Amino acid sequence: MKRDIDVPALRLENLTLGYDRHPAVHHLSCDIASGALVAIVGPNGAGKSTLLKALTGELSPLQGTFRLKAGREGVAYLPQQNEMDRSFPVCVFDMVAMGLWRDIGAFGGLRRDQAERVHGALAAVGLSGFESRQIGALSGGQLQRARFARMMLQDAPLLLLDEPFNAIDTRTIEDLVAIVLGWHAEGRTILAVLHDLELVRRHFPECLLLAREPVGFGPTAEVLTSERLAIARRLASDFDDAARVCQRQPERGAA
Ligand SMILES: Nc1ncnc2c1ncn2[C@@H]1O[C@H](COP(=O)(O)OP(=O)(O)OP(=O)(O)O)[C@@H](O)[C@H]1O
Repeated sequence: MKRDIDVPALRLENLTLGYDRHPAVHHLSCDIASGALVAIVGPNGAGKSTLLKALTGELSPLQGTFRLKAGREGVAYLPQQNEMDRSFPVCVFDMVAMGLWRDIGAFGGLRRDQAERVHGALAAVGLSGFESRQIGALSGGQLQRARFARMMLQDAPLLLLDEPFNAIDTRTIEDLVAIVLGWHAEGRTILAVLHDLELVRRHFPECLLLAREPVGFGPTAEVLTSERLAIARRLASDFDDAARVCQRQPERGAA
């Protein structure tokens, strides 16, 4: 019998994603191993966020399929910060406690042990003492810490992070990178959309380079070459946004 560890956390099979039948990113095929730490990089508009949205179920594939080893329930997703409504009147404690919603349901109260887990997550991200602060009164870096604490409580095997270190200070980036590396050490599978290639080279062993189609996937040093980055820039700028779904069938692992 095949060992469970051999089953990829995520398998993309000729996946084409788009909006209103216009592909945004196409022909993605690759296996992401369980426990992998993968950066998704590429020019603006390359389809990086679109891929994460599809994996959360927000977007249905136009073509192809993907398989999640842990199912939809096993996915925790951190959208870009600008997609969050900060004016919603909720305090930091309650926002972070939402990470436990699968355990407590929509209207349940927190047990003492669950409240302790919330306090523990806040302490882990350096936000002890901020429990009753409204989220609208947090700095961008503090808000990102709170969002990481909420994700921590979700305790998911597959984590999808969309530009998690964008527009925050260096100290917060260092702390949040350490948390991501901790999740990786715990055996979770992590896909993070990132723009800072130096940070990717330093911390992310594997990389998926996208430019509306896969330009490279594998060890970061082999993917982030100047040649491949130039190809990615050219493909992204040549892409026709009005194109229909094409029928090209690339070879598996062509990335
Ligand atoms: N809701 C939407 N409706 C229509 N088109 C969309 C929508 N969201 C994204 N797109 C288009 O899909 C393409 C890929 O966008 P996506 O946001 O996935 O790129 P990205 O690689 O994440 O870019 P960035 O680095 O700028 O965030 C772009 O042409 C974008 O305009």
